[in-house]
Amino acid sequence: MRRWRVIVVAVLLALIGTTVPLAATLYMSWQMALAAQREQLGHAAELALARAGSIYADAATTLRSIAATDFEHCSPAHIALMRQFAIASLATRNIGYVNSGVLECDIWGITQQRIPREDDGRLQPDGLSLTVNDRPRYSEQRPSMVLRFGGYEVVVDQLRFFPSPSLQLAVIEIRAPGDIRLVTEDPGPEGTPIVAAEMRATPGEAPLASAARTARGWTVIAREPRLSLGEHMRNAQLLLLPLALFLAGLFAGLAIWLSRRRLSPRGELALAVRNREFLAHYQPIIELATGRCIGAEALVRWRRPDGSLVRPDLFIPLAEETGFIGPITDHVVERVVDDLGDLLRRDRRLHIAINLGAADISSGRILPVLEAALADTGIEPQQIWLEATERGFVDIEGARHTLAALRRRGHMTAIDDFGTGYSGLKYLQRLPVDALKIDKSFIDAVGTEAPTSHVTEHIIAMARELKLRIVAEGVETEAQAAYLRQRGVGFAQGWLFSRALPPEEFAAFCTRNRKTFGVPANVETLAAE
Ligand SMILES: Nc1nc2c(ncn2[C@@H]2O[C@@H]3COP(=O)(O)O[C@H]4[C@@H](O)[C@H](n5cnc6c(=O)[nH]c(N)nc65)O[C@@H]4COP(=O)(O)O[C@H]3[C@H]2O)c(=O)[nH]1
Repeated sequence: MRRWRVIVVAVLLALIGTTVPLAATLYMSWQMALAAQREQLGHAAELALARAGSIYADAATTLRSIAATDFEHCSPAHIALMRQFAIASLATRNIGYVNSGVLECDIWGITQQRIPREDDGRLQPDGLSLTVNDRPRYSEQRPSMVLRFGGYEVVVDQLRFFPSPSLQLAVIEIRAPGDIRLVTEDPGPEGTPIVAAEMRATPGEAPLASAARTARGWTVIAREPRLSLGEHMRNAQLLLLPLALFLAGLFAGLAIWLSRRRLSPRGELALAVRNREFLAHYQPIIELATGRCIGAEALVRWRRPDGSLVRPDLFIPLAEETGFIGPITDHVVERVVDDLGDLLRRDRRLHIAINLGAADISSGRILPVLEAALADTGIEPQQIWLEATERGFVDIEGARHTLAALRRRGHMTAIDDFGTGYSGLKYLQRLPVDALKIDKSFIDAVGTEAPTSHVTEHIIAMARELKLRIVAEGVETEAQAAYLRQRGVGFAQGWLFSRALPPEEFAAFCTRNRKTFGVPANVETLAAE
């Protein structure tokens, strides 16, 4: 995955991680608010139902009690008794006596008022007749409910059935037995009664939640307008917001962790290995006696997506540490075959030295890798040198086994950076190597007052003793080259001759080199020695 993709993924994760919990919180608080509202509405409906039942029972008892008396109708004593019953009843506002469609008297006296036919009311299962939303009679200005039985009528204020408007708790709709809808206000100018739902709901705003309760033919429906949901939601959000913030923080942290991990040196190297971002440059190796180019050392480069090249000493130690050195070595081997296969096939005297990581040597994994990479390429094994530093000799038995196997197959083996470790001699004697590369730090010291200035001489002597070929690294001056030539050092590489070059430039260097130095036909190549 490219770095920009890692950043995009991290940003997306952070965005999703923060918006999803917040959106989920909103949704859940909405659901919780609805549930809380329904519960509250159910409670309000139950209360209203109980209240309606007791008002009706009170009025019905009053009606049956007065009907059971035996007085001269509409006599002063009869009217006084009706008044007493009305006072004793909580629900009853008035009581009247009706005879042949005429209301003869009520608790206030003689009335002689004709009752329209349609006001006979609806017969209830308990034998009482019920009229609601009645046009005001009995001098009532409020919408009344009239219960009729045995010639008597009991008048109940319908508003008593509803909870106090000051509560503003819920819009309550009440239906009396027979599905008769009660009203809560005076009839309008046209005589149309206003029902509860129309009265309290904000115009154009449908209630979101409602609860209905039914008992003994009475139904109460409680509804709440949308606006009142806000409070429930705020309560729910207070509960859920900390959780949402925690989750959002968790996801944001995860995104940061992911991007850090991905963009850490280790993460970057893993990406580079996966994306095969490595290439090789080739530093010519020169035969000191003739100036002829006899090959090159392959030096890996990491080309980052922005085009910049990273030097190996900045990432090889990390690759060794993290186990990515194996795939990097494989990649370099592939590059050598692809980059220089033609050149190597054309000129059998050329060789390329490939650096091995410690794990490549101790485990021996390089053996099958090389075999597979070189198969059917026409490149001779002796054209591939393998260089190992002392780091690769920690497991000396494993190293010996691998180096010996490489030699058997015809490869040349070399100890790189010789002298920089503390036990160089031990390795020289015990390991099957063909060449020794003198580290640049010793070449730098040549001809100077530095304490290590004589070390090169000892290394050369030692290599002679063991009949090893010698390659000097980091030769920058003619004086250094002359010094080495004088002491019989066969080969050298360094900026005096050339820096590490891209493959095409290295091929061009080889061509120029031949022309410039005019390679004598009798000079043997290292590979052929
Ligand atoms: N100042 C100066 N420097 C010179 C001169 N001549 C050569 N050099 C540099 O010295 C290093 C020689 O490679 P090395 O000792 O094998 O040291 C190598 C080698 O140990 C390691 N390395 C390079 N490529 C690979 C690889 O493919 N695999 C492994 N495992 N290690 C590699 O990284 C080290 C550094 O490689 P580079 O940065 O390419 O640095 C190279 C080269 O560019 C000179 O005259 N003056």
